Amino acid sequence: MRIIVAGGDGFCGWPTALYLSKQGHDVTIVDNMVRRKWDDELRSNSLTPILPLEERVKLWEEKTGKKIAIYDCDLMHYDFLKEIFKQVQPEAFVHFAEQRSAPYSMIDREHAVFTQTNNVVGNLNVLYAIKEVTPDCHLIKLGTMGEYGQPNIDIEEGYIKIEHKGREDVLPFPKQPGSFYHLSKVHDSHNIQFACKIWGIRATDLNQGIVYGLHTEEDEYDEGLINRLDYDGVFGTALNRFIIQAAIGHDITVYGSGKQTRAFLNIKDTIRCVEIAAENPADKGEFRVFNQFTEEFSVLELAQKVQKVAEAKGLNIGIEHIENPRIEKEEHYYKAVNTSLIDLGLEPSLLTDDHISRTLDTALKYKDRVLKENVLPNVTWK
Ligand SMILES: O=c1ccn([C@@H]2O[C@H](COP(=O)(O)OP(=O)(O)O[C@H]3O[C@H](CS(=O)(=O)O)[C@@H](O)[C@H](O)[C@H]3O)[C@@H](O)[C@H]2O)c(=O)[nH]1
Repeated sequence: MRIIVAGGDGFCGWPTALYLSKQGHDVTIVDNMVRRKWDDELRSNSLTPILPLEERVKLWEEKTGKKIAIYDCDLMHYDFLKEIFKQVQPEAFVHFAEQRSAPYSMIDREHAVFTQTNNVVGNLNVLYAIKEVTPDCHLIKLGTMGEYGQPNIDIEEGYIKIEHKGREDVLPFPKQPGSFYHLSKVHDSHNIQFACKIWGIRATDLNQGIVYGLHTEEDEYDEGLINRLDYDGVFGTALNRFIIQAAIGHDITVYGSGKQTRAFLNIKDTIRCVEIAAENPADKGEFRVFNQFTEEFSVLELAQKVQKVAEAKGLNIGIEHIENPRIEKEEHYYKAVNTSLIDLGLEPSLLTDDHISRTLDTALKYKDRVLKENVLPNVTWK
Protein backbone atom coordinates (compact mmCIF):
# COMPACT_ATOMS: atom_id res chain seq x y z
CA MET A 1 0.00 0.00 0.00
CA ARG A 2 1.24 3.56 -0.69
CA ILE A 3 1.13 5.23 2.73
CA ILE A 4 2.03 8.76 3.75
CA VAL A 5 3.09 9.12 7.39
CA ALA A 6 2.74 12.81 8.26
CA GLY A 7 4.74 13.65 11.37
CA GLY A 8 7.09 10.74 10.59
CA ASP A 9 9.99 12.37 12.45
CA GLY A 10 8.15 12.35 15.80
CA PHE A 11 7.76 9.93 18.70
CA CYS A 12 4.79 8.02 17.25
CA GLY A 13 5.47 8.73 13.57
CA TRP A 14 9.06 7.50 13.30
CA PRO A 15 8.52 3.94 14.62
CA THR A 16 5.26 3.74 12.64
CA ALA A 17 7.05 4.66 9.41
CA LEU A 18 9.76 2.02 10.04
CA TYR A 19 7.24 -0.67 10.94
CA LEU A 20 5.02 -0.05 7.91
CA SER A 21 8.11 0.01 5.69
CA LYS A 22 9.28 -3.32 7.12
CA GLN A 23 5.83 -4.79 6.49
CA GLY A 24 6.39 -4.04 2.80
CA HIS A 25 4.38 -0.85 2.41
CA ASP A 26 5.64 1.99 0.23
CA VAL A 27 6.14 4.67 2.91
CA THR A 28 6.58 8.40 2.42
CA ILE A 29 7.26 10.68 5.39
CA VAL A 30 5.94 14.24 5.33
CA ASP A 31 7.34 16.33 8.18
CA ASN A 32 8.51 19.92 8.67
CA MET A 33 10.92 19.02 11.52
CA VAL A 34 9.05 21.34 13.85
CA ARG A 35 9.30 18.95 16.81
CA ARG A 36 13.07 19.56 16.79
CA LYS A 37 12.45 23.34 16.64
CA TRP A 38 10.22 23.16 19.72
CA ASP A 39 13.13 21.55 21.57
CA ASP A 40 15.23 24.57 20.60
CA GLU A 41 12.48 26.97 21.65
CA LEU A 42 12.11 25.28 25.04
CA ARG A 43 15.88 24.76 25.40
CA SER A 44 15.16 21.07 25.80
CA ASN A 45 16.12 17.85 24.06
CA SER A 46 15.29 14.20 23.54
CA LEU A 47 16.87 11.96 26.18
CA THR A 48 18.04 9.72 23.36
CA PRO A 49 20.31 11.24 20.71
CA ILE A 50 18.43 11.26 17.41
CA LEU A 51 19.97 11.62 13.95
CA PRO A 52 18.61 14.12 11.39
CA LEU A 53 15.71 12.58 9.45
CA GLU A 54 17.69 12.22 6.18
CA GLU A 55 20.36 10.22 8.04
CA ARG A 56 17.82 8.07 9.87
CA VAL A 57 16.15 7.14 6.60
CA LYS A 58 19.51 6.49 4.87
CA LEU A 59 20.53 4.20 7.73
CA TRP A 60 17.20 2.34 7.47
CA GLU A 61 17.85 1.75 3.75
CA GLU A 62 21.40 0.52 4.47
CA LYS A 63 20.15 -1.92 7.11
CA THR A 64 17.02 -3.22 5.35
CA GLY A 65 17.27 -2.28 1.68
CA LYS A 66 13.92 -0.49 2.07
CA LYS A 67 13.46 3.07 0.86
CA ILE A 68 11.41 5.71 2.69
CA ALA A 69 10.84 8.93 0.72
CA ILE A 70 10.78 12.17 2.69
CA TYR A 71 9.25 15.58 2.04
CA ASP A 72 10.08 18.52 4.31
CA CYS A 73 6.61 20.04 4.15
CA ASP A 74 4.37 21.96 6.55
CA LEU A 75 0.73 20.87 6.19
CA MET A 76 -0.15 24.56 6.34
CA HIS A 77 1.37 24.92 2.82
CA TYR A 78 -1.50 23.60 0.77
CA ASP A 79 0.05 23.88 -2.70
CA PHE A 80 3.06 21.81 -1.64
CA LEU A 81 0.87 19.28 0.18
CA LYS A 82 -1.39 18.90 -2.86
CA GLU A 83 1.66 18.33 -5.08
CA ILE A 84 2.84 15.57 -2.71
CA PHE A 85 -0.58 13.91 -2.97
CA LYS A 86 -0.33 14.09 -6.79
CA GLN A 87 3.13 12.53 -6.81
CA VAL A 88 2.58 9.84 -4.16
CA GLN A 89 -1.08 8.98 -4.86
CA PRO A 90 -1.49 7.69 -1.29
CA GLU A 91 -3.95 4.93 -0.47
CA ALA A 92 -3.69 5.80 3.23
CA PHE A 93 -2.65 9.03 4.95
CA VAL A 94 -1.54 8.55 8.56
CA HIS A 95 -1.77 11.92 10.26
CA PHE A 96 0.49 12.43 13.30
CA ALA A 97 1.64 15.90 12.20
CA GLU A 98 0.13 18.04 14.95
CA GLN A 99 1.30 19.96 18.02
CA ARG A 100 0.54 17.27 20.61
CA SER A 101 1.45 18.74 24.00
CA ALA A 102 -1.28 20.01 26.33
CA PRO A 103 1.16 22.15 28.38
CA TYR A 104 2.67 23.68 25.20
CA SER A 105 -0.81 24.80 24.14
CA MET A 106 -1.37 26.40 27.57
CA ILE A 107 1.87 28.48 27.72
CA ASP A 108 0.15 31.67 26.57
CA ARG A 109 -2.16 33.10 23.90
CA GLU A 110 0.41 32.69 21.11
CA HIS A 111 0.92 29.00 21.86
CA ALA A 112 -2.82 28.35 22.10
CA VAL A 113 -3.41 30.14 18.78
CA PHE A 114 -0.49 28.34 17.16
CA THR A 115 -1.69 24.93 18.37
CA GLN A 116 -5.24 25.37 17.16
CA THR A 117 -4.29 27.03 13.85
CA ASN A 118 -1.56 24.52 13.06
CA ASN A 119 -3.65 21.49 13.98
CA VAL A 120 -7.06 22.51 12.67
CA VAL A 121 -5.93 24.17 9.43
CA GLY A 122 -3.30 21.50 8.71
CA ASN A 123 -5.94 18.80 9.08
CA LEU A 124 -8.40 20.75 6.94
CA ASN A 125 -5.74 20.98 4.22
CA VAL A 126 -5.30 17.20 4.37
CA LEU A 127 -9.07 16.75 3.95
CA TYR A 128 -9.07 19.05 0.90
CA ALA A 129 -6.04 17.28 -0.61
CA ILE A 130 -7.81 13.94 -0.26
CA LYS A 131 -10.98 15.36 -1.81
CA GLU A 132 -9.21 17.04 -4.72
CA VAL A 133 -6.49 14.49 -5.56
CA THR A 134 -7.11 11.01 -4.10
CA PRO A 135 -10.77 10.80 -2.98
CA ASP A 136 -10.41 7.11 -2.15
CA CYS A 137 -7.46 7.63 0.21
CA HIS A 138 -8.18 6.49 3.79
CA LEU A 139 -7.43 9.15 6.39
CA ILE A 140 -6.03 7.59 9.58
CA LYS A 141 -6.03 10.48 12.01
CA LEU A 142 -4.50 10.54 15.49
CA GLY A 143 -7.13 11.82 17.85
CA THR A 144 -6.94 11.48 21.62
CA MET A 145 -8.81 9.85 24.49
CA GLY A 146 -8.58 13.32 26.03
CA GLU A 147 -11.33 14.48 23.66
CA TYR A 148 -13.84 12.79 25.95
CA GLY A 149 -12.47 14.13 29.24
CA GLN A 150 -13.49 12.21 32.36
CA PRO A 151 -17.32 11.85 32.28
CA ASN A 152 -19.18 10.08 35.08
CA ILE A 153 -20.35 7.37 32.63
CA ASP A 154 -18.54 4.77 30.53
CA ILE A 155 -16.78 6.23 27.46
CA GLU A 156 -17.93 4.60 24.21
CA GLU A 157 -15.99 4.49 20.93
CA GLY A 158 -16.92 7.79 19.35
CA TYR A 159 -20.71 7.48 19.49
CA ILE A 160 -23.42 6.93 22.12
CA LYS A 161 -27.06 5.90 21.82
CA ILE A 162 -29.19 8.55 23.51
CA GLU A 163 -32.88 8.39 24.36
CA HIS A 164 -34.48 11.78 24.75
CA LYS A 165 -38.15 12.62 25.22
CA GLY A 166 -39.29 9.32 23.75
CA ARG A 167 -36.96 9.39 20.71
CA GLU A 168 -33.51 7.89 20.26
CA ASP A 169 -30.44 8.50 18.11
CA VAL A 170 -26.79 7.49 17.91
CA LEU A 171 -24.80 10.70 18.39
CA PRO A 172 -21.16 11.71 18.81
CA PHE A 173 -20.03 11.01 22.38
CA PRO A 174 -19.93 14.28 24.39
CA LYS A 175 -16.55 15.98 24.42
CA GLN A 176 -15.04 17.62 27.52
CA PRO A 177 -11.38 18.21 26.61
CA GLY A 178 -8.93 19.55 29.17
CA SER A 179 -6.57 21.87 27.26
CA PHE A 180 -6.46 24.01 24.11
CA TYR A 181 -4.46 21.16 22.56
CA HIS A 182 -7.13 18.57 23.38
CA LEU A 183 -9.74 21.01 22.06
CA SER A 184 -7.89 21.20 18.74
CA LYS A 185 -8.41 17.44 18.34
CA VAL A 186 -12.13 17.85 19.01
CA HIS A 187 -12.30 20.52 16.30
CA ASP A 188 -10.44 18.15 13.95
CA SER A 189 -12.91 15.34 14.66
CA HIS A 190 -15.84 17.59 13.80
CA ASN A 191 -14.19 18.73 10.56
CA ILE A 192 -13.41 15.15 9.54
CA GLN A 193 -16.91 13.93 10.34
CA PHE A 194 -18.38 16.74 8.24
CA ALA A 195 -15.98 16.06 5.33
CA CYS A 196 -16.91 12.36 5.39
CA LYS A 197 -20.59 13.31 5.22
CA ILE A 198 -20.38 15.85 2.41
CA TRP A 199 -17.58 14.43 0.23
CA GLY A 200 -17.71 10.72 1.00
CA ILE A 201 -14.20 10.64 2.48
CA ARG A 202 -13.25 7.49 4.41
CA ALA A 203 -11.69 8.25 7.81
CA THR A 204 -10.64 6.58 11.04
CA ASP A 205 -10.12 8.73 14.12
CA LEU A 206 -7.78 6.89 16.48
CA ASN A 207 -8.52 8.25 19.93
CA GLN A 208 -5.22 7.32 21.46
CA GLY A 209 -4.34 7.24 25.15
CA ILE A 210 -0.96 8.12 26.61
CA VAL A 211 1.85 6.28 24.86
CA TYR A 212 4.72 4.82 26.85
CA GLY A 213 7.80 2.80 25.97
CA LEU A 214 10.52 3.54 23.45
CA HIS A 215 11.84 0.47 21.73
CA THR A 216 10.29 -1.41 18.82
CA GLU A 217 11.73 -4.34 16.85
CA GLU A 218 12.77 -1.98 14.08
CA ASP A 219 15.18 0.08 16.18
CA GLU A 220 17.14 -3.08 16.96
CA TYR A 221 18.84 -2.90 13.54
CA ASP A 222 21.00 0.00 14.69
CA GLU A 223 21.27 2.46 17.61
CA GLY A 224 21.02 5.27 15.03
CA LEU A 225 17.39 4.31 14.43
CA ILE A 226 16.42 4.95 18.06
CA ASN A 227 13.24 6.91 18.75
CA ARG A 228 13.13 10.22 20.59
CA LEU A 229 12.24 10.13 24.30
CA ASP A 230 10.77 13.17 26.05
CA TYR A 231 11.11 13.95 29.73
CA ASP A 232 10.61 17.69 30.13
CA GLY A 233 7.60 19.27 31.82
CA VAL A 234 6.09 20.26 28.46
CA PHE A 235 6.48 17.24 26.15
CA GLY A 236 7.30 14.46 28.63
CA THR A 237 4.27 12.30 29.49
CA ALA A 238 3.36 10.27 32.57
CA LEU A 239 5.23 6.97 32.87
CA ASN A 240 8.06 7.70 30.40
CA ARG A 241 8.71 10.92 32.30
CA PHE A 242 8.62 9.06 35.64
CA ILE A 243 11.11 6.47 34.37
CA ILE A 244 13.57 9.18 33.34
CA GLN A 245 13.09 10.95 36.67
CA ALA A 246 14.03 7.67 38.37
CA ALA A 247 17.12 7.35 36.17
CA ILE A 248 18.46 10.73 37.29
CA GLY A 249 17.57 10.23 40.97
CA HIS A 250 14.77 12.83 40.89
CA ASP A 251 11.59 12.37 42.93
CA ILE A 252 8.69 11.24 40.74
CA THR A 253 6.44 14.25 40.11
CA VAL A 254 2.85 13.23 40.78
CA TYR A 255 0.55 16.21 40.22
CA GLY A 256 -1.83 16.56 43.16
CA SER A 257 -3.24 13.34 44.59
CA GLY A 258 -2.31 11.32 41.51
CA LYS A 259 -5.72 9.70 41.45
CA GLN A 260 -6.24 11.03 37.92
CA THR A 261 -6.84 7.97 35.75
CA ARG A 262 -5.91 7.80 32.09
CA ALA A 263 -5.81 5.26 29.26
CA PHE A 264 -2.36 3.97 28.23
CA LEU A 265 -0.69 1.87 25.55
CA ASN A 266 2.78 0.75 24.54
CA ILE A 267 4.36 2.38 21.47
CA LYS A 268 4.48 -1.12 19.94
CA ASP A 269 0.69 -1.19 20.04
CA THR A 270 0.47 2.29 18.48
CA ILE A 271 2.21 1.07 15.35
CA ARG A 272 0.17 -2.11 15.19
CA CYS A 273 -3.11 -0.18 15.61
CA VAL A 274 -2.21 2.05 12.68
CA GLU A 275 -1.46 -1.04 10.60
CA ILE A 276 -4.81 -2.58 11.59
CA ALA A 277 -6.64 0.60 10.61
CA ALA A 278 -4.80 0.71 7.25
CA GLU A 279 -5.56 -2.93 6.49
CA ASN A 280 -9.24 -2.48 7.36
CA PRO A 281 -10.18 0.88 5.83
CA ALA A 282 -13.32 2.77 6.74
CA ASP A 283 -16.09 2.68 4.15
CA LYS A 284 -16.61 5.60 1.80
CA GLY A 285 -18.28 8.39 3.76
CA GLU A 286 -17.71 6.60 7.07
CA PHE A 287 -16.26 8.50 10.03
CA ARG A 288 -15.06 5.64 12.21
CA VAL A 289 -13.75 6.14 15.75
CA PHE A 290 -11.54 3.64 17.59
CA ASN A 291 -10.40 4.08 21.17
CA GLN A 292 -6.70 3.24 20.96
CA PHE A 293 -5.42 2.15 24.34
CA THR A 294 -4.92 -1.13 26.17
CA GLU A 295 -5.04 -0.39 29.92
CA GLU A 296 -6.12 2.23 32.44
CA PHE A 297 -3.96 3.41 35.35
CA SER A 298 -3.96 6.23 37.85
CA VAL A 299 -0.89 8.44 37.77
CA LEU A 300 -0.01 7.36 41.31
CA GLU A 301 -0.18 3.66 40.38
CA LEU A 302 2.36 4.31 37.61
CA ALA A 303 4.64 6.23 39.94
CA GLN A 304 4.55 3.29 42.38
CA LYS A 305 5.32 0.78 39.61
CA VAL A 306 8.34 2.81 38.51
CA GLN A 307 9.49 3.23 42.10
CA LYS A 308 9.36 -0.56 42.58
CA VAL A 309 11.30 -1.39 39.40
CA ALA A 310 13.88 1.28 40.21
CA GLU A 311 14.28 -0.14 43.71
CA ALA A 312 15.08 -3.56 42.28
CA LYS A 313 17.98 -1.89 40.46
CA GLY A 314 19.21 -0.31 43.69
CA LEU A 315 17.73 3.12 42.97
CA ASN A 316 15.79 4.56 45.88
CA ILE A 317 13.40 7.09 44.39
CA GLY A 318 10.78 9.13 46.23
CA ILE A 319 7.31 10.06 45.03
CA GLU A 320 6.51 13.75 45.46
CA HIS A 321 2.95 15.04 45.27
CA ILE A 322 3.49 18.50 43.85
CA GLU A 323 0.80 21.15 43.43
CA ASN A 324 -1.15 20.29 40.28
CA PRO A 325 -0.23 22.84 37.59
CA ARG A 326 -3.33 21.79 35.59
CA ILE A 327 -6.99 22.37 36.18
CA GLU A 328 -8.34 18.82 36.02
CA LYS A 329 -10.40 16.38 38.04
CA GLU A 330 -8.28 14.33 40.43
CA GLU A 331 -11.06 12.11 41.82
CA HIS A 332 -13.28 10.76 39.09
CA TYR A 333 -14.88 7.72 37.49
CA TYR A 334 -13.03 6.35 34.46
CA LYS A 335 -14.00 3.44 32.26
CA ALA A 336 -13.64 3.40 28.50
CA VAL A 337 -14.49 0.85 25.80
CA ASN A 338 -11.60 -0.32 23.58
CA THR A 339 -12.90 -3.41 21.80
CA SER A 340 -12.84 -2.32 18.11
CA LEU A 341 -9.08 -2.67 17.57
CA ILE A 342 -8.94 -5.88 19.61
CA ASP A 343 -11.78 -7.33 17.50
CA LEU A 344 -9.71 -6.49 14.41
CA GLY A 345 -6.69 -8.40 15.75
CA LEU A 346 -4.76 -6.21 18.20
CA GLU A 347 -2.99 -8.35 20.79
CA PRO A 348 -2.19 -5.86 23.56
CA SER A 349 1.33 -5.65 24.88
CA LEU A 350 0.44 -5.02 28.52
CA LEU A 351 2.57 -3.03 30.96
CA THR A 352 5.00 -5.24 32.84
CA ASP A 353 7.92 -4.54 35.12
CA ASP A 354 10.15 -5.76 32.28
CA HIS A 355 8.82 -3.00 30.00
CA ILE A 356 9.57 -0.40 32.64
CA SER A 357 12.95 -1.97 33.30
CA ARG A 358 13.97 -1.89 29.63
CA THR A 359 13.09 1.81 29.23
CA LEU A 360 14.80 2.53 32.54
CA ASP A 361 18.00 0.84 31.31
CA THR A 362 18.01 3.09 28.24
CA ALA A 363 17.28 6.12 30.43
CA LEU A 364 20.22 5.19 32.66
CA LYS A 365 22.45 4.88 29.61
CA TYR A 366 21.64 8.42 28.45
CA LYS A 367 20.95 10.09 31.80
CA ASP A 368 23.80 12.57 31.41
CA ARG A 369 21.89 14.20 28.54
CA VAL A 370 19.01 15.24 30.84
CA LEU A 371 18.77 19.01 31.38
CA LYS A 372 17.69 18.99 35.01
CA GLU A 373 16.16 22.47 34.93
CA ASN A 374 13.51 21.14 32.50
CA VAL A 375 12.23 18.35 34.71
CA LEU A 376 9.74 20.22 36.91
CA PRO A 377 6.59 21.59 35.23
CA ASN A 378 6.65 25.32 34.52
CA VAL A 379 3.36 25.79 32.65
CA THR A 380 0.12 26.22 34.58
CA TRP A 381 -3.50 26.27 33.43
CA LYS A 382 -4.32 29.28 35.62
O1 LIG B 1 4.90 14.68 35.73
C1 LIG B 1 3.69 14.48 35.55
C2 LIG B 1 3.09 14.57 34.28
C3 LIG B 1 1.73 14.37 34.20
N1 LIG B 1 0.98 14.08 35.29
C4 LIG B 1 -0.46 13.85 35.16
O2 LIG B 1 -0.62 12.79 34.24
C5 LIG B 1 -1.82 12.94 33.49
C6 LIG B 1 -1.48 12.84 32.03
O3 LIG B 1 -0.61 13.88 31.65
P1 LIG B 1 0.44 13.63 30.45
O4 LIG B 1 1.31 14.84 30.36
O5 LIG B 1 1.08 12.32 30.58
O6 LIG B 1 -0.54 13.49 29.19
P2 LIG B 1 -1.50 14.52 28.45
O7 LIG B 1 -1.18 15.93 28.77
O8 LIG B 1 -2.90 14.06 28.69
O9 LIG B 1 -1.14 14.32 26.92
C7 LIG B 1 -0.58 13.11 26.39
O10 LIG B 1 -1.57 12.12 26.29
C8 LIG B 1 -2.70 12.48 25.46
C9 LIG B 1 -3.62 11.28 25.50
S1 LIG B 1 -4.85 11.47 26.73
O11 LIG B 1 -4.21 11.69 28.03
O12 LIG B 1 -5.63 12.66 26.39
O13 LIG B 1 -5.64 10.29 26.71
C10 LIG B 1 -2.21 12.79 24.07
O14 LIG B 1 -3.29 13.22 23.28
C11 LIG B 1 -1.15 13.86 24.10
O15 LIG B 1 -0.64 14.10 22.80
C12 LIG B 1 -0.02 13.44 25.02
O16 LIG B 1 0.97 14.45 25.11
C13 LIG B 1 -2.40 14.29 33.91
O17 LIG B 1 -3.43 14.06 34.82
C14 LIG B 1 -1.24 15.01 34.58
O18 LIG B 1 -1.67 15.90 35.59
C15 LIG B 1 1.58 13.99 36.55
O19 LIG B 1 0.91 13.71 37.54
N2 LIG B 1 2.91 14.19 36.63
